[in-house]
Amino acid sequence: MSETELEGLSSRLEGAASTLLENPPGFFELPKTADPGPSKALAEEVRASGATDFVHVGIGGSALGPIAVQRALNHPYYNALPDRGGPRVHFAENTDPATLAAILDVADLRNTWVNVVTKSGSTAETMANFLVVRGALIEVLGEEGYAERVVFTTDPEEGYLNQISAREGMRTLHIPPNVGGRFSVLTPVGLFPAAVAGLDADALLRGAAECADEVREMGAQHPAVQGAAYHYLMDANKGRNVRVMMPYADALDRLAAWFVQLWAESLGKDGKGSTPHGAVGTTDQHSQVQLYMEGPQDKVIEIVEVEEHARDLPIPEAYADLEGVGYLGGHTMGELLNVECDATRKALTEAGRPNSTIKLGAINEENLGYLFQALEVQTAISGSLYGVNAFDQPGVEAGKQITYSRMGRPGY
Ligand SMILES: O=P(O)(O)OC[C@H]1O[C@H](O)[C@H](O)[C@@H](O)[C@@H]1O
Repeated sequence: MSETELEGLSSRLEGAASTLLENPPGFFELPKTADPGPSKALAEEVRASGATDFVHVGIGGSALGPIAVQRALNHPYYNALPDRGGPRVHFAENTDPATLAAILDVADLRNTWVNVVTKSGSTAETMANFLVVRGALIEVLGEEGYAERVVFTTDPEEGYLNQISAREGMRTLHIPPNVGGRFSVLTPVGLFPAAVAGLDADALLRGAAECADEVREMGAQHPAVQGAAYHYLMDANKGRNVRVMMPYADALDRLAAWFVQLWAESLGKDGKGSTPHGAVGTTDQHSQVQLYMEGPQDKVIEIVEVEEHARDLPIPEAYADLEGVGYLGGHTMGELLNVECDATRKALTEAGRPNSTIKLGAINEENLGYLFQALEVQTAISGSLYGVNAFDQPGVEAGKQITYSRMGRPGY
């Protein structure tokens, strides 16, 4: 890109940042305006009821955010926080009978709450999962009793869940109409399940609000905004149209999955947009780094590094005589993870493979909230740089129409 073109991009970036701040999209103001009260109050009712299981029903933006939060901060196997109480959290996302059947295998339906999350109020997968879980709950709690264990998270007025709750009395949490599904993790979509699990919903919002304040102060100089220009340049100018997000923490693998929807669905329009891809370190050093190091020069690797791991384990001393084993003794697992993170970064750099790093001091609600907001800002700014509307998704409708027709929905 010539000097002139670079200057042009710089002024476009300034313009995009000004537009975002002058006409902020719904997600941007959310952390400052959101009231987590209803989510927290209902979550307290769930926890006080002695619930053993909480089934979250939703897909796309109505699931990936909540899953990312739970995976990052909840216990990966108990699905609950033994030291904070609360029910095990399950996710019925895909319309895969094996997954839902497995949830129904383990959930104690007498003490189960269900949260049905859909912004449109009509997504086929979500409604199908809801109808199956509803049937199972009615078998145990009866037609009269089941509705009090079901919470709907949906548009304040539109959609079928509002019609059903008007008939059967389910409690309803509202997704602000001006916040798109893939930008909704800090609405009740993510806050209610977080609070049910004993996580700090206020801290999630606090972190996001800090990010919004810093973007207001720094404008185009904020790292999230600068990152939009970096990734745009790498795509438009260097042909690097695959963006790999590689957290060096298993707990962040679903954050990458959340980001994949955010980036793909916001920018993949009019033949534009780069392809996001989730990976995990160190695991994918043994799976994909060969491609990153010696494959096509079409990728940018973005490492997410965690400086302090919530839990660490010492590596015991053993086999001192075996040089390829004994050297590990005395170190810790977290130390090895971060050494390998740095080693990968150095190897990529020395091989001329562009890479960037997002550093998290620790995985906690505040840092996660900040990161959600920063990536949402970066995506919105990137929409301006690509010249696409980052907030719609017209491309998903064709498949839905065919599904509705094949499933016999009237009018399709
Ligand atoms: O929240 P819902 O209305 O059920 O939508 C769930 C998802 O499906 C839609 O088709 C879009 O692809 C996503 O942007 C959305 O998050």
